[in-house]
Amino acid sequence: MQHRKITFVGAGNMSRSIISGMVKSGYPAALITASNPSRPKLDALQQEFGIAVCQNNVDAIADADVVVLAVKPQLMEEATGPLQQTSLAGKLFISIAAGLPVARIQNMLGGAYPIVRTMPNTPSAMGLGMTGLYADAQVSEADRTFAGDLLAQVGKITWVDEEAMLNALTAAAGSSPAYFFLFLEAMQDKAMALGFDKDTARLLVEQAMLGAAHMVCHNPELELSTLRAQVTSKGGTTAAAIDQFEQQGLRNLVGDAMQAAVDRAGVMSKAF
Ligand SMILES: NC(=O)C1=CN([C@@H]2O[C@H](COP(=O)(O)OP(=O)(O)OC[C@H]3O[C@@H](n4cnc5c(N)ncnc54)[C@H](O)[C@@H]3O)[C@@H](O)[C@H]2O)C=CC1
Ligand SMILES: O=C(O)[C@@H]1CCC=N1
Repeated sequence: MQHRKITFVGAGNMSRSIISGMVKSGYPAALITASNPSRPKLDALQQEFGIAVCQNNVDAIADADVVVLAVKPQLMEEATGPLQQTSLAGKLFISIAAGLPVARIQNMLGGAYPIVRTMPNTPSAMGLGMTGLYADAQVSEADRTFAGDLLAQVGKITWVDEEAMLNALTAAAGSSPAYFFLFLEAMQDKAMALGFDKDTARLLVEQAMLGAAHMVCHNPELELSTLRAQVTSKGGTTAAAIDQFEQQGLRNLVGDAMQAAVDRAGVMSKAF
């Protein structure tokens, strides 16, 4: 991919994930800067990846071609307002913040600068991320390509044509690692209640999940329901468990939970 001078405003979990993927893929560390108000995360990033760090956002972005906005949505206004002290013309902005529309971020930046809005997820740290991207017509093809290539360093990407679809994508991919973790927590708890020690219970559920995930990924021609059917012997143990899930409304519950995530993104887009 093309190499540009890039600054991450906010050096938290997601920035760390993306920076790690970039450096591992050969992006020159000398072109990467991270900015954060406090030192510890910066020191760790500097030591681990050899990138430049800075505690002042304005200084950190002054020379950057690309600025990744990676603070919590409720802190975005506070983080972006002062950036207007330096010239923002010619810079590409990439937002990873949940909920915040492009127009709102442009408003915070004080100008209609090109912004690619994205929604990554934490498995990016493992190179297994899933990121959605959206850009309006004012973002150049070269900038779109750069943003896509950047997030492709840490996993798979998909573009959405309508900005609202990024909130839907957040429910399906941005937030969803947490759904799987919750499901595994519940399974680990029950395995322990059935008599396994904590570590064994975790091993059982994590290896089953990993194997299941591989089966899904390596059999794209098979519907998910077919993979499920292959486990589910008629009148057997799996059928008994699946009956419980269906009777107790797992599908509706999952739908309601995802809708809650979409709705929350909508609220956040207006609140911050
Ligand atoms: N954690 C997740 O699974 C995902 C998070 N996101 C989005 O990524 C963004 C960052 O989330 P995380 O990395 O999880 O949060 P985080 O809390 O780990 O990182 C945010 C960082 O911003 C720093 N910060 C606070 N105020 C700042 C300022 N004025 N200037 C510069 N840095 C400042 C904080 O000290 C912190 O290190 C959020 O907008 C979130 O919506 C997007 C996809 C997934
Ligand atoms: O919970 C959140 O708001 C962020 C966005 C997706 C994952 N974490």
